[in-house]
Amino acid sequence: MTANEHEHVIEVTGLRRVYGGGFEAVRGITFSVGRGEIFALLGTNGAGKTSTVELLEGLAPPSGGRVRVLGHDPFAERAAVRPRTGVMLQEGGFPSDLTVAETTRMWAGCVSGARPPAEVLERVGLTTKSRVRVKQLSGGERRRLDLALALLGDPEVLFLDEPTTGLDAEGRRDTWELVRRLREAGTTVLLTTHYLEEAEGLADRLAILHDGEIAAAGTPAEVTAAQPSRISFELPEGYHLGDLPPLGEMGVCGHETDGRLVRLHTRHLQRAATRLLVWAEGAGVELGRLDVRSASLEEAFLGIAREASASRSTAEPSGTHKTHKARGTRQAEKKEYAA
Ligand SMILES: Nc1ncnc2c1ncn2[C@@H]1O[C@H](COP(=O)(O)OP(=O)(O)OP(=O)(O)O)[C@@H](O)[C@H]1O
Repeated sequence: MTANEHEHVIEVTGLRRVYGGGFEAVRGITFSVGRGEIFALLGTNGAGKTSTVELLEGLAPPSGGRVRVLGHDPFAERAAVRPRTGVMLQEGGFPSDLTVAETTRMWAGCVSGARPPAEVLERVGLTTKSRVRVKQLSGGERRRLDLALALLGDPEVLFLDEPTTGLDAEGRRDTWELVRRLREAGTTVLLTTHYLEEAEGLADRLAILHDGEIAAAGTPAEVTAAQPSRISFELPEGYHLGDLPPLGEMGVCGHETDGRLVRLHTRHLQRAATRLLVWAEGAGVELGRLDVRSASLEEAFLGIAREASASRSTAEPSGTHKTHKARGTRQAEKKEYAA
């Protein structure tokens, strides 16, 4: 490993964000992103992803804790950080009467050392749309234009807030391919996403936010490995759950039944599957619809969100739950900081 690979391009320590009315959207989170890594922030709606990314982008100062991007405070030292970062916001908001080429040229005029506009349009697959007005683009094409503008400054660090929302399957795959190529070229990418398969396939590491806190973090494999695997099958005619080997001895930590269908949850997949199959062989029965699988990131995500909600509701007295404030408030705030 080179020294660069150890370098933390993004460092977040005990980060907090409290909005005007006193609502704490980010509650002391800590993580770091190494150079050339793709890091995904996942979370349910309102978990605090955008609130966090905006602090990394320097759009607002943290209410507590510390953020460093490329070794600088992105809010207080904006001039040092901004030229080296690319930002793709959730809503680009460019003048809709300009064409794609005009928009890209206009934006390039604001970026020092900008790549040629035609080159970035080519990279995101928008060359054929150069003369089309922004207002005539599809939702997915607008997201690609957002991405093109974020790439104009050839950034060392790229922030992508839900980069593939609104893209069809092909557009999403193209964007993933582009993000992978950027990583190969050494770009550090922090993205938020609602698509778990996007995080699973793309991210080197990820963090799952829930109610402003990190509920789980690690590589996609580490996060899923912490969740139980699943074995499901149909009980043969004439057999009952009690006829199986004792579930505890099989390493089963939970089970559900739906008619004859049985679903076992286990953290010892090999042991549980072996005991079950040896039992079936010995009993001379066939297990219909047998399905043995490790947890997917989606199952891990749902499990983590459920656990976090349960522990939060027992820890908090009623009445302390957040009130959701309209996104419009924050969009206005975003514009104010961006200005
Ligand atoms: N300006 C604001 N004032 C008060 N509360 C706000 C403001 N902006 C956001 N919030 C609240 O902070 C919480 C986190 O919002 P945030 O947009 O960061 O979540 P998110 O994880 O990005 O959600 P989504 O997946 O829906 O985009 C939400 O409860 C939201 O209502």
